[in-house]
Amino acid sequence: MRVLVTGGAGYIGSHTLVELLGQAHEVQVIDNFDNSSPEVLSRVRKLTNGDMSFAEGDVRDDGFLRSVFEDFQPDQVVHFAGLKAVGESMEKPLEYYDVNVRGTMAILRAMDSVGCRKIVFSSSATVYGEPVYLPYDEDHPVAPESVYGRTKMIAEHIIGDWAQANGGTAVLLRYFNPVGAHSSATIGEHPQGVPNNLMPFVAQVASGKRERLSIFGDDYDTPDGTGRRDYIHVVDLACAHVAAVNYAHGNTGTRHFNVGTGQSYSVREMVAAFEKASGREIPCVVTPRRKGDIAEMKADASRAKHEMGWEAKLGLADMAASTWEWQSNNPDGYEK
Ligand SMILES: O=c1ccn([C@@H]2O[C@H](COP(=O)(O)OP(=O)(O)O[C@H]3O[C@H](CO)[C@H](O)[C@H](O)[C@H]3O)[C@@H](O)[C@H]2O)c(=O)[nH]1
Repeated sequence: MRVLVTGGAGYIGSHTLVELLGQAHEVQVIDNFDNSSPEVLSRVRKLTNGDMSFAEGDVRDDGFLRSVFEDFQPDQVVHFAGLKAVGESMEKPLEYYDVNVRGTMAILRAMDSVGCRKIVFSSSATVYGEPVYLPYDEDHPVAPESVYGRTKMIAEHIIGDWAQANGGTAVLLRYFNPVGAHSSATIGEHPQGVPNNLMPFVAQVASGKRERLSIFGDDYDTPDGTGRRDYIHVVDLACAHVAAVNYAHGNTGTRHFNVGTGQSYSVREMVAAFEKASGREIPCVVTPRRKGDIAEMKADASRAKHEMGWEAKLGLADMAASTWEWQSNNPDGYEK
């Protein structure tokens, strides 16, 4: 299939390119390198020997999109491009709505211009908000607590309405907590500045870049008091996109899928796994809870298994080991 990937130079996008090229799909990438680097794409090319086309530009630029779509004539779009920092979204709401919501609308319009009717969308488990029950299934009420989460929820609705109106296909993937890196240690996550997320922060403590991890609260109602999340290996997550592209090929309508493992781990369990993988001690200090954090998030991922034939295969040890391999081989990320 001819698959157009937006945000292909990002963390999840780049791992997905590797898996799509591995399945011999024809791939066109667009990215504006807002939070990524051209080096990512050259590493993906080396890794796969796969050929892909690339165009640099913004998903809000209708003229740019139209010309790329007309040239490539995609069968499907996998739409990753967007802003993703929860805290920043509360400070810059209009920017988040602009990129994540208006950008999604521009993509749908460009798809209309060439009659492309199938999209796989990068949504987030954060749309669920405070759990009414756990594990979350896809019918759990949606009540995001951040601007970021609301942009994902609104984009889901817009894509669903678009699919409904034109007999199209919308596969909406709600990711849990992506971690880890490709086994080659040539692509991985490289956050700019101080990492917000647990694993990149832990990796930087292990490598000596940061002194210690702050554990945000150990008084949650969990066995060891620290927050629990459903961490999913980014390579498993990338494979879920290949499954979603295949699913979209054979189906119409809108379908939501949780993409998680169904298993949660605490902050302390993640730190212990990382210490084991790296052979280094991670100094920790307990600080007050982070605003907006909840005790536990966990997916019911059975729909993805039954309907897309996808399930996570890689466990905690792989997540920790690959994060460490990536971090220790690329202490400055993609900077040479
Ligand atoms: O320095 C840190 C960073 C995190 N944590 C804790 O580690 C856990 C995971 O935190 P992350 O920031 O890594 O991930 P979140 O679950 O907060 O959020 C992530 O997963 C969500 C979906 O589950 C959304 O997708 C969101 O965008 C994404 O950042 C939480 O208990 C958090 O309190 C710490 O103790 N110290």
